Amino acid sequence: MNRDWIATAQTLSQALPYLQRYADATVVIKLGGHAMGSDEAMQEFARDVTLMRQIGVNPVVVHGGGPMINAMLKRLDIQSEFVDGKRVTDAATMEVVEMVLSGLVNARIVQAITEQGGRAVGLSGKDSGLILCEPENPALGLVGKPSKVDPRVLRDLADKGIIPVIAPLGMGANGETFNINGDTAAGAIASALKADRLLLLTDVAGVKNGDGEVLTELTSDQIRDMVAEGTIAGGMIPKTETALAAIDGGVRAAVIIDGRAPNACLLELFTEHGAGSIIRKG
Ligand SMILES: Nc1ncnc2c1ncn2[C@@H]1O[C@H](COP(=O)(O)OP(=O)(O)O)[C@@H](O)[C@H]1O
Ligand SMILES: CC(=O)N[C@@H](CCC(=O)OP(=O)(O)O)C(=O)O
Repeated sequence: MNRDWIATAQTLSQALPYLQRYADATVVIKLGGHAMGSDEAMQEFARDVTLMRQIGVNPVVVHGGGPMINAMLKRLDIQSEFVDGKRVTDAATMEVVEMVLSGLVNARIVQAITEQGGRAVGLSGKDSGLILCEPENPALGLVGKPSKVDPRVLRDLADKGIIPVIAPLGMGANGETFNINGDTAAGAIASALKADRLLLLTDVAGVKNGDGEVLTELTSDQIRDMVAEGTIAGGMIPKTETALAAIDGGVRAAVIIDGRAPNACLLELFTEHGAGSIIRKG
């Protein structure tokens, strides 16, 4: 018998209990801007998400696009600054954020999934009242904090086998458009769906301690201490805050993983040890 075939059969039989565990599970996947750099990485991500859907998982994709927004702001000569991992957003910046997230990044992901044979629909938090926001902090301008998430449109799409791809924008009570950090938007959606998993895909293997080692499992106390002492900094702050809020909001577990690693999502879901840093309740 062909050796490759035996290896494949062994891998599949090992994966079987996990395939059963996640049958009909809702998995919210946040694809960060840094994790979607190359066309190959995007294709691989799209293939994984399509496969998940084919085996009965309900994936919901929420994306970022910070580096792409930075590039466009630079081309337009608009200055931009971040406070604790969030972009200070005035009206001119908001226009560029929406244009890049919905017009470029969202469309690119939808196209990649479609090319892999999946059915994907692109939307933002403004569609169908998905995410209602209030201002997060006056110093950040039009940065939104989700105050209400109505996930019905996502359930409708999942029932039809369609993968929703969501840009992190929200609507204000007075018709404003808000810029939501991608991790925050993914966490709010995962909580509203009571998702089985929230996967936060980024450009590092997980949350690292002061010695640069990835911690495979993290408690909320550890995270709070690491943020206070500065070991968790920059864009990792909203990511870990999101993980904690999602757990409190009823998500079973959140995982921070390297989205550039081959088959990152599949390995996390369908192998015993998973990948990256997992945060569970308790
Ligand atoms: N303790 C930590 N462990 C891992 N990464 C950290 C840590 N503290 C800060 N970071 C930084 O957070 C970055 C991930 O956040 P960010 O750049 O916003 O990602 P994304 O664009 O994928 O959302 C990492 O590339 C790393 O530079
Ligand atoms: C408020 C805020 O910071 N919004 C983010 C939205 C995109 C994002 O979160 O992108 P990544 O996931 O690639 O970092 C921004 O303007 O960059």
